[in-house]
Amino acid sequence: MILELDCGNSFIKWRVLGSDDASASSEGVVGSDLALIESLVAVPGLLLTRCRLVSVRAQEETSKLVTALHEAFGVAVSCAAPAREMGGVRNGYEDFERLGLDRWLAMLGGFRLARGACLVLDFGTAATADFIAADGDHLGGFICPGMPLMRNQLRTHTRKIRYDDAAAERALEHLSPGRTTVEAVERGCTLMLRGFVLTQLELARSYWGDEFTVFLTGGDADLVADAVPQARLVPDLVFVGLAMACPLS
Ligand SMILES: Nc1ncnc2c1ncn2[C@@H]1O[C@H](COP(=O)(O)OP(=O)(O)O)[C@@H](O)[C@H]1O
Ligand SMILES: CC(C)(COP(=O)(O)O)[C@@H](O)C(=O)NCCC(=O)O
Ligand SMILES: [K+]
Repeated sequence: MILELDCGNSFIKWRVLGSDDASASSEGVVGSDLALIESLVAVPGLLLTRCRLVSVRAQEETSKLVTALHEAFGVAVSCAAPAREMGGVRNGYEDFERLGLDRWLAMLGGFRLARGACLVLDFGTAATADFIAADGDHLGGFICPGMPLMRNQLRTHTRKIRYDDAAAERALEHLSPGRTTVEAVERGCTLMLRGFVLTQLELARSYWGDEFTVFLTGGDADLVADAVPQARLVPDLVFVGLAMACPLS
C-alpha cells in the first residue's frame, strides 16, 4: 500500500492506494502531523510499503513529518523536488526552485490529462493560476489570497466582523447581496475568487482562443466551479503530478 500526502499551508491531504497503484482505498484531510498519524493508525489493515509526499511547508517541518512517518510505519518517504523540466512541461520561473511544488505538480498533472494547452487554477490557502502552452512551456502564473486568507484578514483586521464557521457555510447557499455581515463577507470573498477566475480565462483566451483546458483543484474549487462550466474539476490533480514526480520503481 502506498501513502500519498499533499502538505499545503493549511491542511494535509492524504490517501492510501492499494498495491495496484490505481484506486484510493482510504483518504482524508487533516490539520496536523499528529492528526495524520492518528487517522492512518485507524485505517483497518493498513500495511504501508511506500510513501510519497509534496510539501510547500518549511524544510524543517517537512523533515519532522518524514521522521514521524518512518517511526510510526517504518516506511521510506520520497519527497517531490523541484525540476526544470518534467513530463513535457518546462518550468517558467526565472529560478525554477522557487515555484511552489504543489503548483508544479498540478501543472504536470494538468498537462498530462489535457495533452495540450491548459490553465490550472488551485484554490487553497492561496489561489493560484498557471498557464501551460501546448508545447509544454509554462508561461508563469499568479498568486492571490485564497478564501481562508481573505476571510481571516477581514476577521482579524476589523472590529466588527465576527462570525463562526457554521454561519459561514449557511451564507454561501446563494450569492445575492448579503443582508448580514457573514453573508456580505462570505459572498463578497467568493465573488472575488470568481472574478479572479474570469480574468484568468480571459487571458488564456487571448493566448490560445478556445484551444485550452481549464482545471480546477484545491479545497475551495467548489466555490468557483459554477463560474466555469467548461472546466474540469480534478480534486486530486496534485496527486496525478506526484505520481509522475515520484515514480515508485
Ligand atoms: N474536508 C475538508 N477539510 C478542511 N478543509 C476543506 C475540506 N474540504 C474543503 N475544504 C476547504 O479547503 C480549503 C483549504 O484548501 P486546501 O487545498 O486544503 O489548502 P492548502 O493546500 O493551502 O492547505 C479550506 O478553506 C476549506 O474551505
Ligand atoms: C503559492 C503557494 C503559497 C500556494 O500554497 P497553498 O495555498 O496550496 O498552501 C505555494 O505554492 C508556495 O508557497 N509557493 C512558493 C512561491 C511561488 O510559487 O512563487
Ligand atoms: K495546495
